[in-house]
Amino acid sequence: MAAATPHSPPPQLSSPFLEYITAPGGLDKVVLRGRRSCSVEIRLFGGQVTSWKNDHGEELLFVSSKAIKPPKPFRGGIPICFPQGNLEQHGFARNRLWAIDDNPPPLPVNPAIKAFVDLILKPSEDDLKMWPHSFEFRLRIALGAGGDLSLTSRIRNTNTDGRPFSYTFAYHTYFSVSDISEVRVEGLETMDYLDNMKGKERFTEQGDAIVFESEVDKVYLAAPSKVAIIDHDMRRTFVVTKEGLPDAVVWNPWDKKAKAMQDFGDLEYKHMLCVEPAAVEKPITLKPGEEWKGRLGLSAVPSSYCSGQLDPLKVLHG
Ligand SMILES: O=P(O)(O)OC[C@H]1O[C@@H](O)[C@H](O)[C@@H](O)[C@@H]1O
Repeated sequence: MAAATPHSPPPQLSSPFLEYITAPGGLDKVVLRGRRSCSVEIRLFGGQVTSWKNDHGEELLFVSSKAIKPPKPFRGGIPICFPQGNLEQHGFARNRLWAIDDNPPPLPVNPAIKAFVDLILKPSEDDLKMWPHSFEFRLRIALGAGGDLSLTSRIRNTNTDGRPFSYTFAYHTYFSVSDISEVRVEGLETMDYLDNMKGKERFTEQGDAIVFESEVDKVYLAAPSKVAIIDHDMRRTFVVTKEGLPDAVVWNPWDKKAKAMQDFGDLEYKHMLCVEPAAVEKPITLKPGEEWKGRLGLSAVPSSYCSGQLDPLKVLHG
């Protein structure tokens, strides 16, 4: 079956692990269901994960109470930032309608993963006027048996005029945290970063772990493949893994910027943190026919977490 277009009727997703929910105004969504109350919700608008719940049904991602409906990008969850460059902030993929990809090219899967969905985005005529490159962007979103979430992006250059293209990319992940002042990020200490608040000047991080006392907007360069977000009050640690994405953006707008953002509550900065696996410093270049792959893995584990121990299996099993 060919990939559904945005105007085709809802696809019949025949699996007890998947549900397709139709809603007006570009708000159709797919729900992935795992064991007990684990679930993931994905909006076709933006190809955006808007909810990820653990087996107690607790929400793990932040979504603003002031998030605006399409065609505006949606504040929270996991917006996909592509293709960035001299375009609208964070690129246009996050405010386009994606389609279900009924026939994705094979992707190695863990047989234990039953709940997944494949989405696809291709540029429209208008997109091509703005960014004159033909591409196929395939996104697989999977909910693992233990409640972990993974997003795999495959971007292919389908230009027929022989031209390469370059882009930057980010999984703009909004984590829900109890209180930003009590949160620590481990794995980025001693890393070099570009400070977006200081004209992208380069610095080296000092100290044992990253804590938050004011606005932060940094791009950590050549960041490790595993980063932990430790939420003391929730007794929860998020473990973020990344492949094919050298950098990691860390962002919290803090109070002043929060007030200036129309789609964000004045005090919501206290309950969110963005840690965004990304390719920012060096754009990715694809020749026609070439494909790039970038993967994000998320797990939420109880904070019997020991400092410096970034292996989630060790965290879970001692
Ligand atoms: O408001 P937007 O476009 O979603 O961006 C939010 C933030 O996203 C972060 O990734 C950027 O580093 C910040 O500079 C930016 O302010």
